[in-house]
Amino acid sequence: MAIILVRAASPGLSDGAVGHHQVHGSLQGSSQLLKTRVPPRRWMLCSLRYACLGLQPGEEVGRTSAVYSSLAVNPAGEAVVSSEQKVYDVVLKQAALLKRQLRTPPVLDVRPQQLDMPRSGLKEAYARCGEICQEYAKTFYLEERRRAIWAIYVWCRRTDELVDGPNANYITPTALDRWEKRLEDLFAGRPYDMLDAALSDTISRFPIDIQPFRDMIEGMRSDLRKARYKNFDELYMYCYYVAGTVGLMSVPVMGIAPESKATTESVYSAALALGIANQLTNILRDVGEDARRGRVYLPQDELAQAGLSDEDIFYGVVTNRWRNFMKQQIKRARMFFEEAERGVTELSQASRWPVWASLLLYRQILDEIEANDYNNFTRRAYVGKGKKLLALPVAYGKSLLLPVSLRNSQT
Ligand SMILES: CC(C)=CCC/C(C)=C/CC/C(C)=C/CC/C(C)=C/[C@@H]1[C@@H](COP(=O)(O)OP(=O)(O)O)[C@]1(C)CC/C=C(\C)CC/C=C(\C)CCC=C(C)C
Ligand SMILES: [Mn+2]
Repeated sequence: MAIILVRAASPGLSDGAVGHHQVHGSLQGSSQLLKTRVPPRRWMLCSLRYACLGLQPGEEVGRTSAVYSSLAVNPAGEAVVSSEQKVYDVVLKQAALLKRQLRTPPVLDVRPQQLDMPRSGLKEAYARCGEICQEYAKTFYLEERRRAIWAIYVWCRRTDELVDGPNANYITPTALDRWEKRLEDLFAGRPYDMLDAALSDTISRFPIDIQPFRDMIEGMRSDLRKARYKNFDELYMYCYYVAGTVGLMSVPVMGIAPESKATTESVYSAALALGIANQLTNILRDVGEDARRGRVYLPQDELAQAGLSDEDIFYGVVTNRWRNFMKQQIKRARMFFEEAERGVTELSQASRWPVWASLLLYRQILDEIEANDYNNFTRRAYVGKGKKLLALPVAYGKSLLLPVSLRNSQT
């Protein structure tokens, strides 16, 4: 048995630290697909996130267990780099870009003056983004950097509408390729319409990279061709594409508190975790709705281990098996929220309140699923107005707290 060292990509291991991950085989590098033979049914776990599935880090498990780790094993018994590790490589790249651009004057593809648009036109473009945000996302963002977040939000919403909106039936992979071309153009300072112009302007002002945007389009592509997820590793990748990317797009705009002692990588990891947590919550809330569209996002192997199948979901009866299964899924979503919490305090002061508000509100959907006795087949978990209002002062209070990194360094 070999002992390998893997960069800490998992919650529970301190940031940037190196964890001892024991596997039967050896592992080098991280981004390439690794094909290391491991004897079937015998490998060690490394992620604390396993604990939520009733396992301990370092515990030995069989191949069929519902697990999640920096390492995954394919059906041939080969170790491959997991989705978490692949996504963490994106996190590292984004963090490096942000650090480089903060150190040196920004060398961006687009500068505001390059945009062939009068100031009044841009003002109107941002105002329209603001209106769209008010229609869809009443709790999102206030203050200074809000226009930039509006522009990102509107691009994300439009991207999602391509596959979920009224014209979704006509959307083909080619249409998504065209949307990606448009994205490249707006990053190069050639916006196609007014809303793209707002985003062009935003990326000229903040150190935002194109990759998370491209990856979100990739997520929409996968929605066109895929309606089942074999295991959590596959689901994790999907969640990164459609939601984790939002966290990566937002950090350069929201900014890290100047007094924060946290590493840029850890803040990006927390932002990624918030996107994943939100999307997992979305999925758990919308089980019935998705099933009516022929979609089951829940990991097939975990369903099978719980003695459940697609039929149980289409049938839609809440049984004890279903309740127990849901409890585990909710537990995992909450762990991602917990991981995200550690990063919110590190954001710049003005950004903390809206992020806390969104985190607390979204997480409450999980409480509502429990309150509905896990009936997410025919009842939509909904956070009432009263609870929503109550979350705002709580979020405000939390936003005043010192960054965790600073609190720890002062004790
Ligand atoms: C350090 C730290 C914690 C920083 C904060 C980072 C941050 C702001 C993270 C944001 C996370 C977030 C809001 C993710 C969005 C998750 C989400 C709901 C994705 C949805 C995808 C598709 O799912 P589906 O089709 O199943 O869902 P619907 O039924 O259609 O709802 C999305 C719809 C993708 C599109 C995403 C958006 C429209 C939201 C974009 C939001 C922003 C840019 C604003 C983020 C700002 C704040 C204050 C949260
Ligand atoms: Mn959608």
